[in-house]
Parts: sequence; structure tokens; C-alpha cells
Amino acid sequence: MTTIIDGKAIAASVREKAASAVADIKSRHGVQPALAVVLVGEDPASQVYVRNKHVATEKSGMRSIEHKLPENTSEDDVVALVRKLNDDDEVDGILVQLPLPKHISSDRVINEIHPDKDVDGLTEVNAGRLILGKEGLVPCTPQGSVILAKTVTENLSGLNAVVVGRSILVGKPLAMLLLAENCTVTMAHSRTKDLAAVCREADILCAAVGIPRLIKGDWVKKGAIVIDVGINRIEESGKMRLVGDVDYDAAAEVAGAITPVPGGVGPMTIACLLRNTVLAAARRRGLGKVEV
Ligand SMILES: Nc1nc(=O)c2c([nH]1)NC[C@@H]1CN(c3ccc(C(=O)N[C@@H](CCC(=O)O)C(=O)O)cc3)C=[N+]21
Repeated sequence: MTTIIDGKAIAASVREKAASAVADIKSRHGVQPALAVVLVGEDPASQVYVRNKHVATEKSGMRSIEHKLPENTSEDDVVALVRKLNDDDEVDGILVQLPLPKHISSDRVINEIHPDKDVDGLTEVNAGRLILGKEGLVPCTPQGSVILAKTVTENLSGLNAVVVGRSILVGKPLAMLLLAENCTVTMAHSRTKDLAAVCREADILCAAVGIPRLIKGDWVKKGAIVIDVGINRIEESGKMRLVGDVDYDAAAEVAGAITPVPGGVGPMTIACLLRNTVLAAARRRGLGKVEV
């Protein structure tokens, strides 16, 4: 029997843990952790994501601070806002919603975020910490992917993990996290020779390429854990549908466990953002260890 990994339910439990850590911090230290989200422009998808983050943050008992700037805001003005949030002692986490408008360098803006408030884990400092195995803030989607895999098998040590996709946001950090779990990690990508054969070796197969249903059923090893990070909006029989990077129906027949899209990795992203904000607050404010 194939296990369908319930990302929604697992995300709910991660959010609950974050909420109880927030309640604990409030009662013991009189502090309310705060997340600041910066949105530039009116991209409809980004507006929905930011709205969802706002609701989830408040539900967890944290303060949510939204900064919505017009599309034509200059790069210098976005940087100035980030610096102001860095200096604001009440702000524990800063997230700049991506993508930014084309005239703004997301690389420059992201790297202005103080690493200890970088709850997206996207600054150079946090990427370096991840590679070096030092404590830092880890990108949310890869973190969520590993949490989902570990609900199937707590100990991933020695397993063959194949990550398809080498993006800075997902593929590269995910490979590092799986390595930290003692997996044998293969990073595959668009130039990989015989991608199908490489995928068939995977005990844990992670798809993060952004190509709808690239991973076919016969690329999946029997009993493998399949983590589908893809979120692709496609038109099918005249309707818009959300599909992953895995041909779900075919893969589900072979896999031991598989994440659906929607309802898999997606909900974990926001849950891990809350988790990172709690961690950032506890570390910055010197509140000692918190369980999240
Ligand atoms: N600075 C920054 N950090 C991000 O983490 C970030 C970002 N920018 N820009 C956009 C992407 C995308 N992203 C998602 C979050 C939640 C779902 C999610 O909850 N998806 C649901 C529903 C999806 C739907 O129905 O549209 C699901 O897969 O079940 C998806 C995608 C965070 N991102």
C-alpha cells in the first residue's frame, strides 16, 4: 500500500508546535515574536501567498507586520526598508516576497537582510552556515520536504537520495539537508545523462525542477519515498489545474510513499516559516532553547 503523505496535516502539527512555543515565550518572557513581510508590486499569486502567511502568523500568536510597496518602488527604497527592519528590535523575522519587480535586484535586497532575521534562509551567510553544518536559518521548502520524508522513515541514514533540480531556493539546500541526514545524495538536473536511470536508484526521490509531470511512473523505484516539490499551474481539459513535477497517478502505483500536489510540500513551506520565526526570536533575544 502506498502511503499518501498528508502535507496539510503534518504542516498543521508543525504550526501547532510553533504556536505552543510562541505561547511559552510570551508567558515566560513577555515577548511576542514578530514577522515582517515585504511585498513589492501587485502580482496576484504573491498577494495570495502573503495573505496566507499573514493569517498563519497571527494564528500562531505571533505579530505579523506587512509592508506593501508599489510596483515602481526603487531598489534603494526597498533596501532602506530592509535596513529599517534589521534595526527594529521588535522584528524577529524578515521575508521579502519573491519574485521582485524586474528593476530590483533580488540578490542585493535579500543579502541586506540580517542573517539572524533571514527566516527564508536565503542570504549568503545562511547558505554558508548550511554548507558548513553550522546553526543558522534553513530555507523553508527544503526543510519541509525533509520533515515530510522523515514522517515515513525517521532515520534516513544511508538511503540513496536523488534531488532533481539545482535551484538556490530548493534543490541545493535540499541536497545539503539530506546529506546532513546521512543520505547518499545525487544532484540531478536538466543535463543529467539518463535521468530516468538515476531516478530509479533513489530510495528518496525529490523533484524540484518546475516541469509538470517530468518524473514518470517507471522512473520510480518500488517502495521509494517520492517528495514532489513542484507547483505548476497547467491548463487541462479547459480547466486550470495544479500539478507537481511527478506524474502522480503512475508514480503512486510504485512508490512506498508520495506527496500529493496540492496538499504536500506547499503547506509545509508556511509552517516552516513560522518555525524559523520562533527560532530566530529565541536566538536573537537570548531566550534559550525552544522546542519547535
Ligand atoms: N521570499 C519568498 N519565500 C517563499 O517561501 C516564497 C516566495 N518568496 N515566493 C513564492 C514562493 C511560493 N511559496 C509557496 C508557499 C505555499 C504554498 C502552498 O501552500 N501551496 C498549497 C496550495 C497552492 C494553491 O492552491 O495555490 C499546496 O501546495 O497545497 C505554495 C508555494 C512560497 N514562496
